[in-house]
Amino acid sequence: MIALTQKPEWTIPGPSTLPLIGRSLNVIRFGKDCIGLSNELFNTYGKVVSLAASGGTNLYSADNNCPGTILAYGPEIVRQVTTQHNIYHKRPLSGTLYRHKDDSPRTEPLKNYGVGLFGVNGEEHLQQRKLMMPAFHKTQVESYRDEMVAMTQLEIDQLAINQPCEISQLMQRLTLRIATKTLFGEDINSVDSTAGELLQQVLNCQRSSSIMLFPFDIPGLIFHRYLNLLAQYEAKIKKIIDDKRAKGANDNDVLSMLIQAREEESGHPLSEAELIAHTGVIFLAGHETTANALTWTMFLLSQHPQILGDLVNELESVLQGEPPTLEQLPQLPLLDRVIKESMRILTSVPWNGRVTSETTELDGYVLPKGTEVLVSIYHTHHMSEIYPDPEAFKPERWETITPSIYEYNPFSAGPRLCIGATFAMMELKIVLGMLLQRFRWQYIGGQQIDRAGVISLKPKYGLSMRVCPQDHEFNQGVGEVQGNIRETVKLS
Ligand code: HEM
Repeated sequence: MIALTQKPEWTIPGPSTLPLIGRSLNVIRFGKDCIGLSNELFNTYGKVVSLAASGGTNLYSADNNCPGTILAYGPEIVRQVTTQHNIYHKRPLSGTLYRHKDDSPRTEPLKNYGVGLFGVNGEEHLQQRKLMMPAFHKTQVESYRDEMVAMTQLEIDQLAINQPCEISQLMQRLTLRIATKTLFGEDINSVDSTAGELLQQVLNCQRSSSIMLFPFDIPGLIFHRYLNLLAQYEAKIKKIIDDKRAKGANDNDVLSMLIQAREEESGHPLSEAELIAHTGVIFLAGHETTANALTWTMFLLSQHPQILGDLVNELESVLQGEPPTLEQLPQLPLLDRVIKESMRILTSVPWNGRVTSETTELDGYVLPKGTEVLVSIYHTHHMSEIYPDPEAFKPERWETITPSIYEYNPFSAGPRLCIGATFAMMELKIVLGMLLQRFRWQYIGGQQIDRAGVISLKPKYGLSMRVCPQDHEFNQGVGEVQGNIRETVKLS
């Protein structure tokens, strides 16, 4: 047993920092291709590695004195980190931007945005989550089925036959539309800028690296625009909340459910600031992740014509060209296995981020208080001990395997298991069921498909497919895939 009383030394193995450049190079490389760099690090140093030996990386946490960032994987690590809720804390999605916070009223919206469930820990997290659960119960989620179908149909109707379609953008637009409708009760085609669109613009700003480099509220800089958008978003949400309260908040959207929620003992509702924070996080956590899972599934199917053919047969024989009903969803076992395998091999959320709230021990290493811990769901899903031939896309493996939640966890595990998992699975099945029956989606050869993204994994340069009539010619478009995706998935 290691004594945890003195200030612990950083003993986790990992690459050293370069003179002058320091830890920045490792952090930049991680941002560019987190999977590629972590493959190298895990192969060299083992299942627990330090991103930069001298620490101080501040990749995820805004805390001062961050001693360093570790990357780790494997079921036992997943178990320890996800279940020790009081030791491994989460941080708000606005992340390291907090480091630059000032106290001016302009930065006030930053304190709410991105906080929600990600910004609370311990008992407070459990209480807030309990309050939110009714909006995500199976029966409530099922009531969003018609809206999911309607939004998907609207997007399908706009597609031009025999034309190329950028799949990442299509899926982003579609999941944005579904999220906006089910969360706020709005359609993004309404005259005003919707809350969903504003949030999307906030997210676009946040992705820009210059926001981190120049976090100054000066006109012309992206941080200034970011604060403007956040203020507009906050004003918009306040208005929606007021309108909903005025008419009794009995709509069937998530925000109305949250307005109605009451603490069991005190009977207190969520405050306005909490409502703003929760809706922002639900929106952000739910829409890009689902869009990327859809995009990767379309890509994998396009390169596995036999599986795609079997899947389209299953869909056509059960659904007869119609969108799936709730009763039909369980009658589509291949669709379920395809989605499971797609989220295993190209896991939409590759990392689970945490910060240690006290000095602790993981896999024999001492982690000082404040250590950033990034647990790789991706690498756990690629362990050959659990998934033989891990880089092969084999939906049929799910006929015989039943991995534990710590071995297969695209939605994480423990008290922070994705609250929207049921919502996401239903959305994935409805959207795929409709798109795959209606058209044959043909991969356009010669594209560079590279991995990108740390919070959610996506194709760096997008993914283009031709929208063809459903003629069952599934072999068309197979092959000619370039890029580092070939390290992640076996392709012909
Ligand atoms: C394919 C789609 C999705 C994937 C892969 C996914 C994955 C995840 C993961 C890995 C976590 C982190 C849990 C942790 O920190 O241990 C999470 C949390 C969360 N997700 Fe999802 N998610 C998806 C869709 C959704 C949807 C549709 C919603 C809402 C409608 C949603 C809402 C949330 C929320 C609010 C949390 C925070 C839970 C907490 O901290 O208690 N997610 N999700």
